[in-house]
Amino acid sequence: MLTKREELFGGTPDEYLSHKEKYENSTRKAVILFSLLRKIQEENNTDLTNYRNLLSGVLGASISQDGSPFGLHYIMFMPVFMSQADEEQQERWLHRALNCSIIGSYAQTELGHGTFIRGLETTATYDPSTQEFVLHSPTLTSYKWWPGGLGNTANYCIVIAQLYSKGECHGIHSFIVQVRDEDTHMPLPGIKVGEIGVKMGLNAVNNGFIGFENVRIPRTNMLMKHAKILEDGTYVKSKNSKLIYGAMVFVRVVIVFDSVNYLAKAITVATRYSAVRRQSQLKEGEPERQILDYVTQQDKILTAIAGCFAMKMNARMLWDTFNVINDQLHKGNMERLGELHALACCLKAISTSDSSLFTARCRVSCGGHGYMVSSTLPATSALTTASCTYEGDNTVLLLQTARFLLKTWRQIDTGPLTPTVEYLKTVSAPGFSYKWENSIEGIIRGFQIVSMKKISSCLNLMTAKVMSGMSQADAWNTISIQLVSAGESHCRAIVISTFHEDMSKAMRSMSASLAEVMGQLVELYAVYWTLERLGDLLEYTSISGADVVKLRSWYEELLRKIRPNAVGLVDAFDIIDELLQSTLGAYDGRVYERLMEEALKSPLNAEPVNQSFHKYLKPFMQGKL
Ligand SMILES: CCCCC/C=C/C(=O)SCCNC(=O)CCNC(=O)[C@H](O)C(C)(C)COP(=O)(O)OP(=O)(O)OC[C@H]1O[C@@H](n2cnc3c(N)ncnc32)[C@H](O)[C@@H]1OP(=O)(O)O
Ligand SMILES: Cc1cc2nc3c(=O)[nH]c(=O)nc-3n(C[C@H](O)[C@H](O)[C@H](O)COP(=O)(O)OP(=O)(O)OC[C@H]3O[C@@H](n4cnc5c(N)ncnc54)[C@H](O)[C@@H]3O)c2cc1C
Repeated sequence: MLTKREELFGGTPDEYLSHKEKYENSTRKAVILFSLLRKIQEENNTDLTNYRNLLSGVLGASISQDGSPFGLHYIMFMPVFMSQADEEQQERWLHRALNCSIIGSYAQTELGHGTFIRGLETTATYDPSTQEFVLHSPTLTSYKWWPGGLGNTANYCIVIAQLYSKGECHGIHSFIVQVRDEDTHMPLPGIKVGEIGVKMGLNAVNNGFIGFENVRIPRTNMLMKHAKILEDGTYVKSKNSKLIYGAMVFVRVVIVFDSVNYLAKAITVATRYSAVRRQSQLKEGEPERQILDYVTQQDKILTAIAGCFAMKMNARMLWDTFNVINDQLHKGNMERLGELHALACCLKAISTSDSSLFTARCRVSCGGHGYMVSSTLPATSALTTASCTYEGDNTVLLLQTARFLLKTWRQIDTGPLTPTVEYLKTVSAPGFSYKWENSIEGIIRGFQIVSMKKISSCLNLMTAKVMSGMSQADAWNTISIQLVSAGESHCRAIVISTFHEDMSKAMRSMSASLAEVMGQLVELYAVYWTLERLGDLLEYTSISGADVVKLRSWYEELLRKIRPNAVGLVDAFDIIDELLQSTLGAYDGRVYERLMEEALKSPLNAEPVNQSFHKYLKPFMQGKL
């Protein structure tokens, strides 16, 4: 009898399964894991914080490196339902979604549109004579494309469609739609649904497509917590049209936590392997050194560790900010929605792009063995690069942050600013003076000044271009590279200052030795990004060449100090071998034995001579083909 753990993590490695077998195996595992989750929910009545933890990448990545066919049910279907459905609708469906008696997906993106959601083509036209909506996909490009779990798993989904009533279009709204028969799982009439095919990664997520041929759903299937359609077709506007976007903010918050979890996996593998792997002699005649002793290796890995801790603290800050503002939104106070959206956008963008960058570095830092699927690094790399796209392409999200920053800058003298942007007032105040200093505080100030000056410069450029006769839209597009850069600088200033402030608070309750290591991580993160962004700092601050020389020495000294604690730092992530799923990162360090054990699982090693020899090779080598 297999234990739950053996059932979850045993069996043929996914990499040797077909696309279809991989999905079926992931569904088998998901059922085991989500049965356990369902029990937790029933016992603990999972609150939003627990809920978010369940969603984190550990859940997604733990079932298989390729994600889970149930992921979207938890990550989007439920949160969107909780934020967009009215009480009656929640009464009708939410408990069924919570106990997984229905499995949902979230269908917003179409073949022809992902970013520009106001351009979505799927229509929901209200028919007052039957009090129904008619869902229709008018073109091939209107087919929903990408929704996780939609291919073969979900029997319901939330569909985002352009709402028409009394001949008028009211823009995009959310509808719950039954996709498959609850008993037979057959697609319902008028519905064409399927799976989109093999992807770069996440091949167990079961991303699907769906098209509607005049499918009728009851009026009450429109999620009506905000906007409504009355029985006669009268449209009742939402208090704020942006509330329909709310779920995307929540998921972006979850994704910041995800990016931390994915990066933690990658650096655990790379750090442990770098401690086991010995290669080359530093000095003639000496034994080969651990590759972690090479400073170039430390440059790749220790900065990733610092980045992981930094983003973890920022994920918690974002979560706390989300909860504060979400409570205000529930009370009808929309004042900080724009700030939350901008913060979620830039932190999602920066956390996922950093995670993708550092994960790729971890892969390369493990040499050839890092290219083995059994190392888990290729799959983690494929996961992190996907996160730069889903839930909003990073470039587009940084432009959203820039849009908020320019709006904020225009109003800089009209009153107090909200917390995440109040530094703009400080560093632009008359009489404020700043001389670069090589310290954490000096670096934070420097990044804040860079951000402020980039925002100011963008606004001046926009104004000048519009004054010269260029349209607002063309001016925006022309300087959009600088706008993205302003959004990134603003975010980096927030990440460094949050890391420093929150870690300083946490260090007060640490032992002196632990606090010293944590302080070194904060310094390493700040000095690393200072060296990475020297161009900006030289343009906008008084940093000098001499300062840079000292910064480089400071950086190398920090690598030397942190090196002895590298393995301890990643062990602290406490990712068990079954979740790590890595021949290079297993806790016992038996790298070579595990590489060989995994290799022997290849079906090509089942027999000494493969049939292709007799069918192809031998006749070819004998000149008979
Ligand atoms: C854990 C892994 C799970 C993976 C599952 C993946 C799921 C998905 O990928 S679901 C699909 C996700 N898709 C997106 O994220 C689409 C990204 N595109 C957008 O969000 C929007 O199209 C846009 C923001 C890029 C542009 O929308 P548009 O309406 O054209 O916006 P404007 O730039 O004109 O601004 C309008 C106005 O609305 C505010 N706003 C926009 N988005 C939000 C939001 N999410 N929350 C709050 N407010 C939002 C924006 O700030 C503007 O406000 P003002 O400046 O005050 O006018
Ligand atoms: C693994 C994965 C899972 C997904 N799961 C789901 C899901 O469950 N449900 C769902 O609805 N969707 C899902 N998506 C779709 C995802 O949300 C979209 O891919 C994403 O929103 C980007 O849209 P797009 O693919 O159309 O790219 P596009 O918007 O076409 O972007 C392509 C390029 O154009 C640029 N661009 C686009 N607009 C602008 C602009 N205004 N200014 C400047 N540059 C611009 C972008 O920066 C990018 O470089 C998933 C995607 C992936 C990869």
